[in-house]
Amino acid sequence: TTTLGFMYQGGIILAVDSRATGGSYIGSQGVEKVIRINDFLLGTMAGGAADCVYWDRVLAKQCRMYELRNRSRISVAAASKLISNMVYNYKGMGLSIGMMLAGWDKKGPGLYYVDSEGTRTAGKVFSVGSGSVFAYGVLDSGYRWDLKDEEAFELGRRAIYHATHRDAYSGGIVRVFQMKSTGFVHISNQDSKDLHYAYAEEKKQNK
Ligand SMILES: C#CCCCC(=O)N[C@@H](Cc1ccccc1)C(=O)N[C@@H](CC(C)C)B(O)O
Repeated sequence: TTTLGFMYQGGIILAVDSRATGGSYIGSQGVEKVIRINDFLLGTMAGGAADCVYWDRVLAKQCRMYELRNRSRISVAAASKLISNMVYNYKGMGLSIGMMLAGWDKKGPGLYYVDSEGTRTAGKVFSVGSGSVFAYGVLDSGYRWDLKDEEAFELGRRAIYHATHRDAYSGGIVRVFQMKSTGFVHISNQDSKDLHYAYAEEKKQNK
């Protein structure tokens, strides 16, 4: 898996691949690794597929229960602390989860990294998963706070594409989402194979 998230002047970009593997066996090329918790909260998945899918559902339920009890949406910080504390109870028992929570609450945009080792940290740029080393190479060299929307979408796309090219455990579809004050927008789904030939063509045109 390769997932990334970054904050910029236009909001927050999340970009992910869609491959599931078991050793060298490819179990799926169509996994949804960005899950909708609500219109103002998205979570990403990396690590154990079952662990991620199960605990993301538990988080979504808890966030909904919070809304019903408090008549207001949960903050990004609180949602990230819920999942962090829940998985921390299982520390050392073999859970494998590396996730990002991206959202917009009354404090504005929020981006958190949470994992099953107990790390929970807010930040502006993250990449999580076996292909994150490749994604960081593209992401860190192209990242600026004042990227325009189209440039931000393309940076996320290009970083995930390069990871799917080099990392055997990443591939399939490159999915891009944007989180804004008005909620999330699904920007694009593109097969990494199509991106490969599109980028190769770009090189020929020396764009
Ligand atoms: C094949 C198959 C079923 C999925 C098995 C399965 O959890 N694969 C994991 C890799 C892994 C992890 C821990 C133990 C073993 C195998 C996987 O593909 N994780 C991707 C994300 C999830 C959400 C799809 B990515 O992190 O690579």
